[in-house]
Amino acid sequence: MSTNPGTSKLAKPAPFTPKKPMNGGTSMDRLTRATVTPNPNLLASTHKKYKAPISSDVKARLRSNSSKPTTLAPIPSSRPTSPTKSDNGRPRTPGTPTKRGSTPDPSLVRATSEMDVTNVDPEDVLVDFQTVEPADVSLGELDEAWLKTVQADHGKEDKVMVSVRLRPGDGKTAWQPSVSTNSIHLDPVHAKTPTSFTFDAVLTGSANKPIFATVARSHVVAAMEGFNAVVFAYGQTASGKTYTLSGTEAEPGIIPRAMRQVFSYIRRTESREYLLRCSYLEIYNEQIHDLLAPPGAPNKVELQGGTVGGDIILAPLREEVVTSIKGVQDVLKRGESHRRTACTDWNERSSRSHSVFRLVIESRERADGSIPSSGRATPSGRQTPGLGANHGGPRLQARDGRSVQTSVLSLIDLAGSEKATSDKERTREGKYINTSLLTLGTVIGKLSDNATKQKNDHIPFRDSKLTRLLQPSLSGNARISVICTINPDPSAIAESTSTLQFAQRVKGVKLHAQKKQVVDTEALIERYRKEIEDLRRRLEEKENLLDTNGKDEEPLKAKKRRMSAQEKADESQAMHDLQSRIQQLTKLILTSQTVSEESAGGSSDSRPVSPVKIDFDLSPYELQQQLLAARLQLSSQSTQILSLEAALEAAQSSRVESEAPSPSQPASEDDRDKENDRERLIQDQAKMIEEQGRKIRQLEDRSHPLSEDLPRQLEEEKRKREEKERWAEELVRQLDKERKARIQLEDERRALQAFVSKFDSLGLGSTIPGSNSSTPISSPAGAGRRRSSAAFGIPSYSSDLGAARRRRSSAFGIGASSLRQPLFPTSDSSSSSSLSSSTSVTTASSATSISSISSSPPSKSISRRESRDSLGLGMSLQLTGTSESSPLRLPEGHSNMPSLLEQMPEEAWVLGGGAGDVSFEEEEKEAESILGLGSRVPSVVGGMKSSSVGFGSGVGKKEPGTVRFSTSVGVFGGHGKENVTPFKG
Ligand SMILES: Nc1ncnc2c1ncn2[C@@H]1O[C@H](COP(=O)(O)OP(=O)(O)OP(=O)(O)O)[C@@H](O)[C@H]1O
Repeated sequence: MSTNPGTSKLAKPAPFTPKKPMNGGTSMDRLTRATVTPNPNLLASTHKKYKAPISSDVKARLRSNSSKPTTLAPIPSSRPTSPTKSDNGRPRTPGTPTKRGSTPDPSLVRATSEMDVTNVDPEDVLVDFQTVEPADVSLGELDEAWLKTVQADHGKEDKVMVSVRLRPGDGKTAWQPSVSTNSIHLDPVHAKTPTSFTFDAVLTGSANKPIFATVARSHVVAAMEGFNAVVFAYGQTASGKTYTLSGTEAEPGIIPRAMRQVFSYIRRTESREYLLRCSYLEIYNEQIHDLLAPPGAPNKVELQGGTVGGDIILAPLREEVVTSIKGVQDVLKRGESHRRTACTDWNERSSRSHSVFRLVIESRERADGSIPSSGRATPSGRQTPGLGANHGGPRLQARDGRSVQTSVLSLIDLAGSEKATSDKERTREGKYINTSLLTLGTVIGKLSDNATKQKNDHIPFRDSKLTRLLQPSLSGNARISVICTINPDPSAIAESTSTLQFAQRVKGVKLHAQKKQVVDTEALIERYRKEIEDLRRRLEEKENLLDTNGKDEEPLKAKKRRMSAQEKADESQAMHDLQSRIQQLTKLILTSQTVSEESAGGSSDSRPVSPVKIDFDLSPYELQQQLLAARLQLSSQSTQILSLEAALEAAQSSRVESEAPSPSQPASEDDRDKENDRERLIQDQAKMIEEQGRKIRQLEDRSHPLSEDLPRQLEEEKRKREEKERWAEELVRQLDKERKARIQLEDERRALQAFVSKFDSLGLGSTIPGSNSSTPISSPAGAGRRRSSAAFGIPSYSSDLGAARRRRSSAFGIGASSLRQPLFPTSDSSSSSSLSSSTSVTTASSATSISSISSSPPSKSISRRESRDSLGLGMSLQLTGTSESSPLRLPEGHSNMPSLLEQMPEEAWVLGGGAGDVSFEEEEKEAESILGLGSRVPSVVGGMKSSSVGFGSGVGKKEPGTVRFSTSVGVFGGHGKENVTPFKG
């Protein structure tokens, strides 16, 4: 196994020899940029081969450009350059060249600004086979046979190419690679169970050339042919990622080799010209830094976009045009010198950040036989859509029908996963590194899962800057190659196994890279026009063929006559198809013209901006720009539509004129039919419009009275509400009264009980039922007593039989009464002067029998809730005083009486008979009792409907001081509505 001098130092922590000086100050100070010092290791072999392809006068112009704005229309950067912003000095647009860093090395600034893409005209810095220096290429690497095979693979559905590179160890190695089977397995000495992995390639040794050939060569070619390509190195710290990507002077890594191959490819591709732009950035502690920013200048880069299907935008990110290997060397040298590296417990020059070297490749067909068109300014100042990262300078333009192909080659050196170190700052960095690598692992895992299980689960790209940056590529639109580096040391088995497991997951990710091309709209329009012309010609021919009336030569006439009906039908179908195609192409022309006009008007993209697709990651300024562009597009389209309509109208009228039958030639039946159809259509339309108008008018009419009626309705509602409130107040008052009455009733009951006890003690109890007897008394009906002072006893209190109105009323005797019709007594309908021998039925009453044998005080009728059905049994005697005859009449002064009556039980009956009564309060002037006599006489008793059948009734007008009595016994029942009788009886 070959060894490398570098490997020996891995045995124990090496002395501090950082990739860039980090001595002194705080850790952060130590991480600030060092002055650029040439790194002899970097591409030294190619230094001397540099020969600038730019002519001296162009150079002079470029130099003057660095102090004054370019002649090109400034291209809006992704964000407006604010002079007040802290990032002043950032080289972003040609308009801001003076705002460079505080005190940068002048030579360095000149060197960096000269090829900054914002300061050059793309047409001046194109590279083609003629400008590539032979010394910059190694043509042998690109043999035709190999190229053909890799080219055939491009654009196909693909998987990530995964290779493993086992770093040479210092004698001890835990892993056994098998290059022939592309597998690697853990030495059984260290493995409890057999552990083996297979990949696309398993590589060993220190030579970087075979590594490049296996891992990256085809991906570079893919990038040159318009596909995005990504190569990244993944592995634990000190496993050889940087060695693989950057390499050494003696063993250049993938980046320098890839760049050399880019020029080799250009050299062998005579048909195209290229614009190459480089950028170099690093992600350090979850912050993106521009490695090409001049010293002293702000270097923070914001990442935007990257949503589904969208490109990412890195801004402000410096992009430098490269025209030779020397240019690439300069860029790499500067970038490398700015990378954050430090000595750790495992690697004396450990990368503390993920670094990304990006090459944007734009190319188009060369104009016939021309050399790069130096000095030509872009006429419209239009930009070709880049890959999102291309914000900051002019782009290569599609011109003369030559479309522009754009792709990005990203070469990524990830920081290595590591354990906590003895240094606090390194540990902090390590945490960021590990977290972002973990996210990368999760993202890869989910992508692979989605691909194998055909799911569409959410991918957490946004969880780290690294995954966000890689989102477009990992989402599939790139050809990806991953090289996983392994430290063979037995002490690193766990980390190596984890790396190999990551490699296995990556293998599951599916890719479908697509080419990105921007076409020249003018060329496209021209092509469409030509096609339309051709179609029109063919259409005319077919029309002629079908026209039998034309002045044709005899053979043609004969041919037309011979055509069968089927042939004629086919021909008209073909004509119809041709017409459709012409219409379609006209539409396309319209769209293309809109696009090109818009672009000429300064839009930043040569494609129409879709107002529907809004990337909310864009800054408000960018969104505003898009909105503006969309508006422009809309207004332009409206103009187009208007002019098209005008043209159509003109065409139709001229056609109508030409089709109009001449007076000499009567219209054919067909024409007449068509005419009729048209008229019918117009009439239908007119009818429809009229109908709609009528409907609208109706709606308007309907809404009008509604709105007028509204105040009245509101008034009515208000009135009802007030009435309800009054009603509720009345209810409260009644309830209060009821409560008081109940208390009084209770007192009376107690008095009565006392009286009965006394009655019993006098030996009279045997003549009447016991006070606690549950048996109702069935005594002869009509036992009403006038001014009687005798009590018949207290029947059972059978509330379980349907307690209803606890009104002091009762009946006795046997009889029946019913009430079915709505009650409404007629005033003065009947009167009786006697209460004796009467049956009085009040509304269904429980057999609450409360007797009073005193003539005073007047009893009260208590209103309360009525149950729906009730049945009562009992007897009571009530003597409340003298009854006065009075004509029947309705109580007055009760405005709500009718509605109250409506709520009364519909039926009340009594089985039995007796004297009924209603007791009135002293102050109740108008209330009265209406009792039936021997017939179904509707009564209003204390606000309750009833009828009675019995032997008599007492009717009287309530006068102040008048009292009544009642006695009754029997079975009571009733049913009706739930009832409230807030009515004083
Ligand atoms: N294949 C190899 N052949 C010879 N030397 C190697 C090889 N791989 C790595 N090395 C050496 O091992 C050391 C560590 O390598 P390198 O810096 O590339 O590791 P790394 O994975 O980039 O580490 P970190 O993640 O810490 O940056 C270097 O000195 C390098 O020269």
